[in-house]
Amino acid sequence: MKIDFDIQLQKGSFQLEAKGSIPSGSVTALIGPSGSGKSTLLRCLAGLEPGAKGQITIGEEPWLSSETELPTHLRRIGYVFQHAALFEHLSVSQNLQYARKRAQGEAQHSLPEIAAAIQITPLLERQVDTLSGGERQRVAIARAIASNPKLMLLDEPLSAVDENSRYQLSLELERLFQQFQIPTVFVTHNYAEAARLTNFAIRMRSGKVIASGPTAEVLDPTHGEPSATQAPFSTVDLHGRTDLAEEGLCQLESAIGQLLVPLDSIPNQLPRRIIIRSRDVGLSISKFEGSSFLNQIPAQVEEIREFSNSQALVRLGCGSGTLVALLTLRSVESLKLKDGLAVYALIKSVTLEQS
Ligand SMILES: Nc1ncnc2c1ncn2[C@@H]1O[C@H](COP(=O)(O)OP(=O)(O)OP(=O)(O)O)[C@@H](O)[C@H]1O
Repeated sequence: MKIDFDIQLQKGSFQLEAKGSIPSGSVTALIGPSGSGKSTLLRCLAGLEPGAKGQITIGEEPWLSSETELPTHLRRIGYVFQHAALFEHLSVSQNLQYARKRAQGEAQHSLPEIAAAIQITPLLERQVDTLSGGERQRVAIARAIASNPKLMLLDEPLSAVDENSRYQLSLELERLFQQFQIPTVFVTHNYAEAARLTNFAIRMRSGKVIASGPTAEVLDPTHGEPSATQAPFSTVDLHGRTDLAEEGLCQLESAIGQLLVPLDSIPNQLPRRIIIRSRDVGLSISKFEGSSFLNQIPAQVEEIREFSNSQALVRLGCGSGTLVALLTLRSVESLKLKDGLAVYALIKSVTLEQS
């Protein structure tokens, strides 16, 4: 279900002029600096900004046009905020049942199925006001799915959750996106989270969409301006695994080739993607025999871009994927790196954590 929007809204001195298109089957990251209009765009999609003009079309259905303005309760949206708004005096199960009772359309998934997917089955009889922050967010997400949404809007759902639960919850969100296949727009400040969880990204600045496309491309650190706050990294798609339990290693089949990683760094259910920080990638002109580097991946230099006055980002084509290495300018010079050169990428570690 494709989503098209072209929205104008004046809010005090802030002007939103957001135009974009989200392909069918996408989980979309909405990224951009604080105050760029991410939450405002989400509110417009939900029909919560009465001053919004322009057009929003979801599949074949116009939600906003010069003739129509579909009210929020008819838009079939599952909205999850940073701080979960739940019915405090009801149990978890009653919260889900309430959402299901008011849901439109035919239910695609049963409540026990939803509860199991987001791991709240043991919490079902608990009162909401006894739950931790991470548990509340799980319930809020389950409740949103229980309402049979055509579109999920998640406004930084993980940001109020502590670091440990955040990682765990992000793995569950990834599973949910795969299992329920509900188109989702997901606001996050965390690029690594966006890279792992989404396949499409929209970058906003000053109320406008300034870039959109597959997440790995939008977040490619060798494109656009370097981020002052987020360390550069590459996103690598995974296809399969072989556990080498005796050695405590896991062999991953990935877009850049085979990778050996510590077994305990990979969850039981294979994630779709891993993050490789650019500072964890080194380069060598020839293969190292007798080296401690387990991962030496044949690669070709595609682009060299200055990153600071002492460092450069080097984009490498490896297999069907891309890696970006962060090197000193001195190394770039001493290795005589140039576009097209064949090299080996030496990978120190891979991560699933938030950069
Ligand atoms: N009711 C309002 N009146 C005037 N300005 C508003 C109002 N609501 C929001 N704004 C302004 O609109 C701009 C966009 O806000 P919005 O919350 O959409 O940004 P954001 O990208 O989601 O930011 P953050 O990442 O900090 O959550 C901000 O400059 C904000 O101050």
